Amino acid sequence: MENNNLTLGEFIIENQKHYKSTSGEFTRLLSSIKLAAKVVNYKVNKAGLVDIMGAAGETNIQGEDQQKLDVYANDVFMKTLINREIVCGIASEEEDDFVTITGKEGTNENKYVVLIDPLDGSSNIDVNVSVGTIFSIYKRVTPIGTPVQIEDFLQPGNLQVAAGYVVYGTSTMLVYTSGNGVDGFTLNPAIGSFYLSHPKFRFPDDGKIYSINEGNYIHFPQGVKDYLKYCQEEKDERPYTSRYIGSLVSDFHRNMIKGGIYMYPTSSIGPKGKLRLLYECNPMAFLAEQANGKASDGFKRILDIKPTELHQRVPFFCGSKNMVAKAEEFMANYPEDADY
Ligand SMILES: O=P(O)(O)OC[C@H]1O[C@](O)(COP(=O)(O)O)[C@@H](O)[C@@H]1O
Repeated sequence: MENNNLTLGEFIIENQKHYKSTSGEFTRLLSSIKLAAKVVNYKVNKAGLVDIMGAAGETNIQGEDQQKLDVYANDVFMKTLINREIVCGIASEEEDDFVTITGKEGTNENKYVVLIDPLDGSSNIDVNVSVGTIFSIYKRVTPIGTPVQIEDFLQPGNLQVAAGYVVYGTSTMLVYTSGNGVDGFTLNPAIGSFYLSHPKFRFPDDGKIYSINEGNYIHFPQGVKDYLKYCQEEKDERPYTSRYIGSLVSDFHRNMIKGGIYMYPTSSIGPKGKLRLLYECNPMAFLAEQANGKASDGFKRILDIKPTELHQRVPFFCGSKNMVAKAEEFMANYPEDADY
C-alpha cells in the first residue's frame, strides 16, 4: 500500500495551491515540522532504553514539572524551526515567553508564527502510553521584517492558517489541516517517510464514547454532571462507553475515527480548566471543525475566543458535533458557568 500512496512531502507540494503562498515558505515550514516529528519519534520509540524518562527537575510557567521528554521535544522543534529561519516567532507550552527569531542579517522576512505543545500527554511518557505533539500556524499581523509582538500570537483560532498533531502511538501519524479538510499520514519507520494513509478524516455526527477524567467528578460544574448522567443512562444508544487515555491527541484521534466527545471542563480545582487555548484547544478545534466535528468551551465556539494571555486555559468540549451540542444543552441550564 505505502508505495502507491503519496508521501507527506508530495502531498504538501501538490496542495500548495490551497496555501495561498507562492514563496514555498509554508511548504518548507510544514517540512520542518515533519522533520522534527521524526527526530522526536526516534527518541520516543526507545524511551525505555535511553535516559529520557522521568522528570527533568525543572518546572514550566504552567507550574508543571517538566518531563525530560517535554524538554527534549521542545528543544528539537525549537532548534529545527530556528536553524531553518523558517518562521519569525515561536510560542511553546514549555517556554515562559514567545521567542523572536532574527535571521543572520538581524532581520526576519518570514510571515508565519508557530505555537506548539511539543509533548502532549506528559503523564503517559513513563508508562509507554501514546503521547503527541500539537502545532498551530498563523500569519503574523505586525509588519514583516520587524520583531514579532505578542499580538502575533494572541489571534483567535479562526485565523489559523494550519494546525495539526503527531501521535506517537502503535504507529506514528502526522495529522493536519490547512483549511481544506484533515488528512492523516503514517510513518513507515523502515523508510523514514510519512505516507497518506487516512485521507479526509471525518468525525461521525454521533458517537458512543465519552472521554473525561471522571476522577474530578465531584468538582465538575452541574451541567457536566448532568451530561455524564445522560451518557450513562440505560436508554436508546446509551449507556455510552467511557474511554480516557489522558493524552488529548490520542483521545481526540480515537474519537475522530470512532465518534465520541472529549471534555476537560472547569472544576473547583481548575477554575479555568486545564488545557491551553493557544497550544491545545485552538489547533484541535480547527482540526475538529475541518473534520465535521465541533469544539466549544461549553458555551461558545473555541475558534472565536479572543486570546488575552499566552498560556491561558479554557474549558474544552470537542468531538462529534451532535454530542458536543448535547453537552452544551446541559451546560446552558447553568448560564452562570459561562463566566469562568
Ligand atoms: O491528568 P489529567 O488532569 O486528566 O490531564 C490529562 C490531560 O492533560 C494533558 O496531558 C495536557 O497536558 P500536557 O500537555 O502537559 O501533557 C492532555 O493531553 C490530557 O488530556
